[in-house]
Amino acid sequence: MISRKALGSLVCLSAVTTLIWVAVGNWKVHYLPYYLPCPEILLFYQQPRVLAPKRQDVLTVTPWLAPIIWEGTFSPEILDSVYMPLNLTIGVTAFAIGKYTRFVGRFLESAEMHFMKGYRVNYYIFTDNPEMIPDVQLQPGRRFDVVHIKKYSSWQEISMRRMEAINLHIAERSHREVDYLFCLDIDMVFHNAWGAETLSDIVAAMHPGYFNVPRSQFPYERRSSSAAYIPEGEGDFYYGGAVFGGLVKKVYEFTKTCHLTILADKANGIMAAWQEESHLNRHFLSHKPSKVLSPEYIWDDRKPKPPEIFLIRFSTVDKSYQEVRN
Ligand SMILES: CC(=O)N[C@H]1[C@@H](OP(=O)(O)OP(=O)(O)OC[C@H]2O[C@@H](n3ccc(=O)[nH]c3=O)[C@H](O)[C@@H]2O)O[C@H](CO)[C@H](O)[C@@H]1O
Ligand SMILES: [Mn+2]
Repeated sequence: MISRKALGSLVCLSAVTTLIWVAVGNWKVHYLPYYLPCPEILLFYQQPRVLAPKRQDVLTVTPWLAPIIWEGTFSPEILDSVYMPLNLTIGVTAFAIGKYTRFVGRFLESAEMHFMKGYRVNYYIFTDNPEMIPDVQLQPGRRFDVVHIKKYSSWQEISMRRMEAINLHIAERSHREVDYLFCLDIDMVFHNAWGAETLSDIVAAMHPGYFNVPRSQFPYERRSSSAAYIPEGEGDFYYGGAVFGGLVKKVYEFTKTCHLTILADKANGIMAAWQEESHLNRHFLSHKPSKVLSPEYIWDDRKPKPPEIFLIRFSTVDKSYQEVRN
């Protein structure tokens, strides 16, 4: 017969052993996944083939070794496995001054379907007329802020002053709220995925009208009296003013210089051929972008789609300039 005392000790011993086992076990379970091949953190994909590049019909890297982003050259899954764990917030600025408030609904609705899906996104809509901004239903983790600003009298001034307004907003607010910031035209719509492949220090996009023409035909500012002047025989690409972005700190520096060169022109009584777009092109000539987006990211609905554009991600809507700018 086993004594009560012995039984008690046995029960106690097994309880303590179980406790220690559970504790050590838990500790191990917590610790092991960093070392063991775990199906949750391993991604299976085709080996990149060094001698079989995915695209041979287009330039995929600039002479200063910045990637040029084309459909078919990247894996969204691999990119997400890199960027998702960083828990990033992506900002978007877009201006809706005067009659341009009519574009906000389609812009935001399409962005909710295609722009940085799965990431936290803050939209900053700059307007002179907050009552005209529609209340668009956003996915969880995404929000929008209306930034009240004044209306300049001419469309050229409205377009150029974006550099100043974005710069001030970053300093006052968005530098605390976002990691990356994209600055986009509002008269545009997303049609396909725009994801982490676009993230980089400072990003420019090739204008859809000039990706296939000699640089002598780029509509750069050609008057040497302008701070946006680019002489004949210089230039890499013609970038569009409707899309730029990058790390919020880099976008701060970029918008600051563009605003200052715009002011310098103003002091000299000159306005560049394509307003801030000309200044942007001048800046990116001497401060090369770290990533270049193909025209998939800044298309124009009025143009037929050439074969090298596999898909259109973001495109200008057809509008009557006459009607919206007056
Ligand atoms: C595709 C592309 O690269 N577009 C550029 C191009 O013409 P766009 O013809 O695309 O210029 P635009 O009329 O869209 O104006 C640029 C942006 O400024 C804002 N806006 C403008 C006028 C106005 O009354 N209210 C208002 O809110 C709005 O966000 C608009 O999207 O040249 C402009 C400068 O001349 C800008 O560099 C644009 O980014
Ligand atoms: Mn536009």
